[in-house]
Formats: sequence, structure tokens, C-alpha cells
Amino acid sequence: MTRANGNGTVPVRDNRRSMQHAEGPAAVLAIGTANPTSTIAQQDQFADQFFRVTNSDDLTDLKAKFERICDKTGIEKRHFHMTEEMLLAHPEFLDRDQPSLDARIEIVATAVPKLAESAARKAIAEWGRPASDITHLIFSTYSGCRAPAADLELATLLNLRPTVCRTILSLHGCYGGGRALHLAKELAENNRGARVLVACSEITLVCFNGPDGSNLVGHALFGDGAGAAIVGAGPFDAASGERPLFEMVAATQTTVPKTEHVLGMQVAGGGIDFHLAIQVPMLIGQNVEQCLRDAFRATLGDDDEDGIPCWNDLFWAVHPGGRPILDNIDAVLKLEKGKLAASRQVLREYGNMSGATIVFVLDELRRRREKDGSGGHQLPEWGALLAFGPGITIETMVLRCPPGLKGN
Ligand SMILES: CC(C)(COP(=O)(O)OP(=O)(O)OC[C@H]1O[C@@H](n2cnc3c(N)ncnc32)[C@H](O)[C@@H]1OP(=O)(O)O)[C@@H](O)C(=O)NCCC(=O)NCCSC(=O)/C=C/c1ccc(O)cc1
Repeated sequence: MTRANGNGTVPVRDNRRSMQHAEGPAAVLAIGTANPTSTIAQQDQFADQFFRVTNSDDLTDLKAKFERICDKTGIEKRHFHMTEEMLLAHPEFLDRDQPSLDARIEIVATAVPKLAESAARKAIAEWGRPASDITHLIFSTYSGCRAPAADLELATLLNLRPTVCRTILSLHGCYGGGRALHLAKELAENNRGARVLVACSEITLVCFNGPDGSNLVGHALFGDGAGAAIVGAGPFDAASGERPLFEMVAATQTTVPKTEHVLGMQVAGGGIDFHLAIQVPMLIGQNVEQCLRDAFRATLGDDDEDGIPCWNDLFWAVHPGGRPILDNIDAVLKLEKGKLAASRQVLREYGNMSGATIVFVLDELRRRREKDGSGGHQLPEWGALLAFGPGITIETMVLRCPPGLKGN
């Protein structure tokens, strides 16, 4: 290729193949997570707490239903940024008919990037390279209603280079983490040397309000947390200890037709309203197997059905959107007991932290793998990631634990 300059032409190396593309698939190189400690709520006491702080103890039928729902979630505790003091200072948060969005946004504009910073610092410390080596930042949150947004605030807090390429994913809800990892894979593989910081930070304060007939499931399910990961593709910097934890072999996104009304959120003057229809677990169960087949076909080459693995030969990183979602996936894929243990453990300990949750699941899987090195069962080499959210959108990724790293 040649390029003209003022004096004629100068040779410019055709670097599209040799320089721009990375070697091999992208990989997750490091993971960090964080949760607020201001409120840690036990699920078996949550109905009492929630109805007391929202002055709703007189709604006895609704409270009894909320207790039944909390009991079925498979959650033991959740972390929240919000405190009772905050609620006393903002009684408007209890009533979705009162304007409260400005006050909510003011609080989360600081809290969401701060929580992401805690998770990101852990990921960067594990990665072993300086934060200034990060070339791209992808930030996912459903709390963003401003520009500049939490991505810029996080870049500032971490002192990232001024040329870091930032992308913010807003309102992707529970598939935000899966989408951010998918996008990070594409960026890392197409920009040689790129190191992408993925940060997902979710704080339920933007959705909080008093109980009514439509919001009980969300209040029983969602919690606050942040997950961060460093993603890059080879060549890796062995001198700094850079090593792949999970190779991201292939990724697909699928929208389930005609399901846009069953799951969603809407920014309103009284905070974000969410809608979770009762059919969501069933619809996800009905569609995951096809998504998995498509993702594995993308790994193997189109139309190759022969190499699609037995689902029980894989390890599983599934977004624990709710206990019945995990139960349906277990049933549809005929998974052996314990295959979704990492997802169930994250759900039990933190609830559904929307987009951040999948990073916690990957972290739990890697912890289990490291523990297994001392004598337990090793994770299989190949795995699958599934994350779901409004659309209904299903993010699917084929993962691989590089040989030599299993059980290290
Ligand atoms: C714990 C639940 C609520 C109940 O468990 P179960 O095994 O279905 O138990 P039951 O069938 O006995 O139901 C108990 C009660 O809950 C009621 N219920 C059962 N799902 C429902 C229901 N979606 N509605 C409203 N009543 C219900 C059900 O009717 C019943 O009411 P009642 O007969 O009066 O006791 C369970 O169904 C559950 O976890 N559902 C939520 C699944 C779900 O949609 N997850 C979201 C996936 S996508 C995602 O992760 C996030 C998206 C997101 C979106 C917006 C954001 O802001 C942020 C993120």
C-alpha cells in the first residue's frame, strides 16, 4: 500500500494482518469483585426490614407474598449501598410518584464508579501490569443517566491514560456483563496489544421504592456489586506474570423473538422501574440449548454438528438471574448435580447483581479450580458462559481453560 504526501508517495507497510490482529483468541487475564458494606441484609429477615423501612407494615397480604418470594429465591444475603439514614434523608425514594431521579443520580454518580474502582484495582493487581497499560475501558451499568458518565470517572480514579478508548453500556441490565466481555474479546482480537478493562457496577438505589403489586420479585432478587476483568489476546507478557485464566473462544448474541415486553426497565421521574414477567425463566430455558449449539458451531466452523460436546463435559458460568432460571437450565440440558454450583453460590451470597454477576461467577469458578489443584475434581477444559437480560437477549460464550492452568 502507498500513501501520498506533499512530495509524492511513501511506502506504508500493509499492517492489517501482521500488526493489527492479535495472536489467538482473547482471554480473561485477571478478575476482581467488590460489594458495598454499608448494608448487608440477611434474606430471611429481609421482608421485615423492607416493609419496616418503607413504612408498609400495614400491607400484610403484600408482605406475606413477599416473604413467600424471598423464601424461594435461593438467596441468603445481599449487599446494598443504601442505608436507613439515606432513606430518612430522602423519603421521596419510597414513593415512585414523587420526583426523585435527580437525587438518586447524584448519589450513584459517585458510588457506581467508586465500587467499580474497588473491583478494578483488585483485577489490575492480579494482572501485574500498570493501569496505564490499559488501552480500552468498557463500563456497564444500569445506573447511568449522565454524560460524561461513570466510565470517565473510573478512568480518572484509576489514572488511566488519556488515550484510553472508553465505551459505556447503559441499561443492558443482566446481560451487560456478558455483552461487555463479548465486546472486549472483539476489541482485544482486532487490536494487537490491546488490554481491555471490563467494569460492571450495579447499585439498586436507582430502582428502590416502596412495595407494590409489581415490584416484589425485583426487591427480593437484586443486590449491589461490581465485577472487573482484564481481557487481552496474545502475545502475552510473561515477564509481568500475564496469563490466561479463561480463553474466550467464540461468542454469540441471540434475541428471542417477540419477547421484548417480558423483561425490561424504564427510567422514570421516580427512579427506574423494572418489569420481570413470570414467563422469563421458562423462555430462557426454552432457548438456551439453541444458543449453545450456535456458539459451539461458531467455534467448530459452520454446520459442524458432530463436534458439539455433551453438556455434562463442560464447566458452566451461568448468570444466576433467578433460582428457577438455573433449575430450568439444569433440566433442559440434563446437567449433573453441581454443574451450576458456582452460579448458585454467587446467587446465595450476593443475589442477582445484574450485569456484574457473571464476573462473580467466573471468579468463583477460578477459585474452585485453584482449590481443586489440591486434590479435588478438576474443572473440565471447555466451558460455556450464558447471560440474559432485556430483549430477551442471551449472550453465549465458549470458554476454555488453557491446559497447564487447570488446578494450578
Ligand atoms: C423467586 C421467584 C420469584 C419465585 O420462585 P418460584 O420457584 O417461581 O416460586 P413460586 O412459583 O411458588 O412463586 C412464588 C410467588 O412468586 C410469584 N411470582 C413468581 N414469579 C413472578 C414474577 N415474575 N412476577 C410476579 N410474581 C411472581 C408467584 O406467582 C407466587 O405468588 P403466590 O402464589 O402469591 O405465592 C422466582 O420465580 C424468580 O426468581 N423469578 C425471577 C426470575 C427472573 O425474571 N429473573 C430476571 C432474569 S434477567 C435479570 O437477571 C435481570 C434483569 C434486570 C431487569 C431490570 C433491572 O433494573 C435490572 C436487571
